[in-house]
Amino acid sequence: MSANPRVYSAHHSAFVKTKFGEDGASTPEFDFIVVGGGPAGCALGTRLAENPAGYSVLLVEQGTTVEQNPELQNLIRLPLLTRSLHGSSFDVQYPTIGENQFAHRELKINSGKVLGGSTCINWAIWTRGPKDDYDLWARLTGNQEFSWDAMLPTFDRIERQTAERSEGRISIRSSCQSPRDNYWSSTAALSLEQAGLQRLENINDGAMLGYGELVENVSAGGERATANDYLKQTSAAGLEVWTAVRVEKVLFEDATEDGKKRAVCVSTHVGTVRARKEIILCAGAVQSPHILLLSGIGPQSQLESYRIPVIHNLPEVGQNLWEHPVVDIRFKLRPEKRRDTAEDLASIRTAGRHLDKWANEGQGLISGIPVEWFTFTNLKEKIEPSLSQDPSTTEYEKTTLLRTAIPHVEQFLHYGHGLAAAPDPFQSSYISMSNVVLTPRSPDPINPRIPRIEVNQLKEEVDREMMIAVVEKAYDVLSSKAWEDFLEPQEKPDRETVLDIIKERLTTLWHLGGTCAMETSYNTGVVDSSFRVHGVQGLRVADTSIIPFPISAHTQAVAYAIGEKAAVFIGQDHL
Ligand SMILES: Cc1cc2nc3c(=O)[nH]c(=O)nc-3n(C[C@H](O)[C@H](O)[C@H](O)COP(=O)(O)OP(=O)(O)OC[C@H]3O[C@@H](n4cnc5c(N)ncnc54)[C@H](O)[C@@H]3O)c2cc1C
Repeated sequence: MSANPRVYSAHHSAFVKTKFGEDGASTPEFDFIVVGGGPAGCALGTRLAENPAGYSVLLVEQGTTVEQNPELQNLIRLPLLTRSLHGSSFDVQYPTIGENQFAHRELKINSGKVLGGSTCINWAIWTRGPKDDYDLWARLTGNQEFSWDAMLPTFDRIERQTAERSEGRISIRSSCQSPRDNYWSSTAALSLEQAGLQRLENINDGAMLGYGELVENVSAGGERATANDYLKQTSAAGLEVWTAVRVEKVLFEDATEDGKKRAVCVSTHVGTVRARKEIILCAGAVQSPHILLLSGIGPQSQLESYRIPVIHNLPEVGQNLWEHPVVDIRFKLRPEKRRDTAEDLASIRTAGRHLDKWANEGQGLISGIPVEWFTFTNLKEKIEPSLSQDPSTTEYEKTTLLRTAIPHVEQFLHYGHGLAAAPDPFQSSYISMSNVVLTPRSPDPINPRIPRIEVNQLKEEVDREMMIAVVEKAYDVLSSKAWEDFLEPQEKPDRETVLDIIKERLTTLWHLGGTCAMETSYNTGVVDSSFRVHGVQGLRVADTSIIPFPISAHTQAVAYAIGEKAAVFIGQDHL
């Protein structure tokens, strides 16, 4: 890592001999403390330190740096190898609990525990999301900074697509910019046309209904871009990064004249650190609410039941977790047609050609994930009758779910077995589709002690309707004429069988949000429209936990954008 920022690790014994703030050891002070080094935290920490005011900023990350773990460092370079990072020391794997009345499945939800956060262990799919989501976000929160037009310059500050737009920090490219030379490309596109989908020029221009090609955060040389790229490219002198340091809670000073307590310190396992101006939690959608709860901010009765002294009663902390449920449908390639899928990498005999291409040209199957085409479909007409007739449907749900300009479901075609591990990589190759509900209604709460997530995936009828519709569509695509010569046919199952398949394969796409939701005209939320935590001073939350409703996008681009926006709002408040 470059000379700036300074990076210290608590794994080195010289870092702290005596706990800060104890036994006469002084308490370090910074203008700002940013908790969590994921995309939101790295973007925010870097931009705050680059503020002309010359702030001192401490970014605290519970995991190590990628460089401290050479074995995993190489795996991180290639998004294709992402699965091998799951369950590694860079992954938290949050356990889930609860009665999932639909699927009765326990999941382990992966989440990055390393400087760079989940951008080091994710699939490197880059979607900004639909214009309508941002315009609704702005309208409901009353802050025009979240409108699509105001988000565009923010995305430009994040993304580095071409030489002309060199301001951005994260390299992204579309699959046509990378000569992947996918053998299955035209067959796959034709099958989507035959299923009645319209081609999109660019999935990231705000109008998302149709099908279009993958955009990925991968450099021209074929390597994954992570949140660490913010840190590597800054020359801000005021940024200091502590890794392998876990923030346990936020400490408060007594009430000021307005009766609100002020957040002044974070308590960590290496001692107490003071923030002169503000503390910002960017610890992700599970840990940010967890830190708030441990600090005494959350539903009063829940805090009391855990004997946590109440700083401020905030009922929505840790509630309303949304995520994107996903189900894969796989079709086997006919044995004589096996080639150029992820299964090739299972054997040296078939992997060699792909390895050569990547090593010599930085291109080919290995230079990204074996996914190329995405579909986005609006299901308003399908879900409106059941939602409108259900007396428990709130006005907020009607406003967020019953829209015509957003996709409710997404699909992506894999040249290979899909998101789960290959069932029989030596014997068979597959073409598959991941089928995702982007706008689920079923919320999942977080339990405060150990962060455990109660997973309610597809508990609501409307979510099941959406999943059934998109899975049935996957059978149509994979049974279309375009694939006829290549795939072994499968009969389209009846509705009951589709439900059984969904129950068996249901998992998560790891896009978590909503647990410290921003206030809207319908909800008091946890933070205001500038990310300030209600009821206290000097404390904000800025990561995907603040997104007020499920957005129809993979969530890393918006996480970076939240970090960028927070830096602007904080800068304005401290002029
Ligand atoms: C397996 C997987 C695949 C995914 N695929 C994609 C994809 O292809 N495209 C996409 O757009 N999105 C994807 N996502 C989602 C995306 O990566 C996340 O939405 C995004 O990283 C969230 O950013 P964040 O900053 O809110 O939190 P995180 O990325 O979770 O970062 C939070 C950071 O805070 C640290 N932290 C937590 N608690 C503490 C504490 N107490 N003290 C100090 N540090 C702490 C964590 O270690 C972590 O580094 C995927 C996620 C996963 C897990």
